[in-house]
Amino acid sequence: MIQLRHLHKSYQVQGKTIPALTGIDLSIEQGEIYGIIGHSGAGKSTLIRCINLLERPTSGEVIVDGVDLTKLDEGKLQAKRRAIGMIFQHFNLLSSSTVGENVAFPLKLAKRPKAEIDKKVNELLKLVGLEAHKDKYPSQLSGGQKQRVGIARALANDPKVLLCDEATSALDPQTTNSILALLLDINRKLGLTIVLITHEMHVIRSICDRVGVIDGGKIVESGNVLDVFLRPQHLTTQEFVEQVADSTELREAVAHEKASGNRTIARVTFLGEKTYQPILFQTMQETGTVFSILQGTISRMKDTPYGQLVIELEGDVAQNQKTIETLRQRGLEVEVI
Ligand SMILES: Nc1ncnc2c1ncn2[C@@H]1O[C@H](COP(=O)(O)OP(=O)(O)OP(=O)(O)O)[C@@H](O)[C@H]1O
Repeated sequence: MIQLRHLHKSYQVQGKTIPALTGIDLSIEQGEIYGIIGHSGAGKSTLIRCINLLERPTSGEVIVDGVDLTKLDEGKLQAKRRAIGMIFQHFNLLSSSTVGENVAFPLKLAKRPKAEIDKKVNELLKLVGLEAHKDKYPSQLSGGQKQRVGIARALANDPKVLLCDEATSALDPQTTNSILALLLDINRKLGLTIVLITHEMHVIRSICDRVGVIDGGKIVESGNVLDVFLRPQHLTTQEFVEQVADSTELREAVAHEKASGNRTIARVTFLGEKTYQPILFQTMQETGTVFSILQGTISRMKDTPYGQLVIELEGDVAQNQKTIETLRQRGLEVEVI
């Protein structure tokens, strides 16, 4: 659905060149939720704004639904942009227009007939759960409700793609979850391709299918969310994983245990159905291995449950090695740390 090829973007400020994107190659499939995560200044906003050419890349191709947007004249680009909705961190609503008028705005710009606009506005407000708020003004709404208006407005022209520019960063955790649930619902109901940028690992873990990690204007790691976050390779990815893993305590525990003898410490990962099966305990019983748990997590990445335990095995080295092999044969991932 979206291909970014050799994308470069630099800003000129007072005669100086500031590189923001330094060679992005990315392919986003129809119907998926693709997350781009990076620290402040990594190039996230520039990247997402290049997808609808709100920012024009210095060089490279932006192909959306088979068409390279960088090659279109202004008139054709405007028409193409209607197929790309966008929502923003600070909602960007028209403060002197009602909720209904805000949602109707892109339809009026597209010169749709009044009866069609009224029908569509009602449908969209129902979709985002705001039917009862049609005549209110943005100042009378909560942050989460404002973002729902933003989403309804972005969907007005039946786009194929929805771009989300830090759409939950101004919201509290509970409201964030309700907006993420709405985005997932829309993705499933309408088959909409969603691209979002965020600096929060939680956002990626909750709803994304695939992720790209951006650092210094480059995608440094990308793939399926489970693969990238369960086996992070790049330092930046590892830092994001630490956001949700409380690794400081773990590092201290591992250092303490290693200092107190020749112990085997391993990280065991359970995926999918294996998360709920007693494979670890059965294996330990069968092999007679005594072990203790230093840290544990059971969570979900979108629809897939996973568990990660850091354990210390108290047998001798050869016995521990045999136990680890058995765990691997039974489908668990085991990494000795
Ligand atoms: N309009 C601009 N003029 C000059 N430099 C800019 C402009 N917009 C972004 N930059 C620079 O480009 C780089 C990437 O910025 P960008 O805003 O894309 O990153 P980001 O990952 O979205 O950061 P944040 O999360 O803080 O918004 C930074 O060095 C930034 O200072």
